[in-house]
Amino acid sequence: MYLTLRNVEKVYGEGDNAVKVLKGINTDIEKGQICVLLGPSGSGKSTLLNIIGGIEHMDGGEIIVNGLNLAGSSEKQIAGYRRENLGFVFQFYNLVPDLTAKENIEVCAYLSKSPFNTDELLKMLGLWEHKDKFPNQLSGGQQQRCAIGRALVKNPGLLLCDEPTGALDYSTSKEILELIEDINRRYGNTIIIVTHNDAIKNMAHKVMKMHDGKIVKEYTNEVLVSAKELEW
Ligand SMILES: Nc1ncnc2c1ncn2[C@@H]1O[C@H](COP(=O)(O)OP(=O)(O)OP(=O)(O)O)[C@@H](O)[C@H]1O
Repeated sequence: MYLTLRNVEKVYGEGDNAVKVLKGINTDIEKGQICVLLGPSGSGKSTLLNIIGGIEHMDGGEIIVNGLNLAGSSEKQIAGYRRENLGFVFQFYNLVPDLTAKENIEVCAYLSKSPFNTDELLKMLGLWEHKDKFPNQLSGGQQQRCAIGRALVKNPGLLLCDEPTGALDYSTSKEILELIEDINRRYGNTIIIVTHNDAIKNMAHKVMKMHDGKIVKEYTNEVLVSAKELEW
């Protein structure tokens, strides 16, 4: 199993103000799966993604990623895990404004022992003609492609996407989903997508629904709908 979560708990605040936002999360995700995490606002999706991504600490339980137990790891090991195994894509792209599209991707390539070729990646992302533009000269969809390129250039085993289409219109959202699907087919990365868009569940190998800090439903899809065919 690529990713195993056992009784993962998270509490924000202390004493009388303590609120448990993850109440014992258990699941297993296989290598190469696209997994979609759905659930109402405040149910704990981003918190769970950030804990899997080593951005936040858990307060109980275990997460084992590709053999590494995050709960038992030092800060240095977690930093190495983030650097080498993890790509993060956010709703609002988070590109560096003073760097071009190409440079935004290149800075992350330096972090990896075996990065993809940046020029080839720019072509695959459909950004070749835009490679020398700065983020404010790119459309939302182009910025998200660039952010995906930045996350992907390290060739990460695990790609975590928090509302990757949340700021995009319908057709651009579909393009980005097609890109994510293509990446998964080409490179076999395990991908977790947090979304409010229920339709995305149909392109995922595995679907998890959260409610009030718990996974209330999970299943695997026998038949997938391609991103191109999704409708909402
Ligand atoms: N840093 C924090 N300090 C205190 N409470 C927090 C913090 N971050 C999140 N929370 C709370 O934890 C709960 C879960 O938040 P989280 O962002 O994980 O939910 P979500 O399902 O991703 O929501 P959304 O779909 O709106 O992004 C919410 O009640 C939120 O207010």
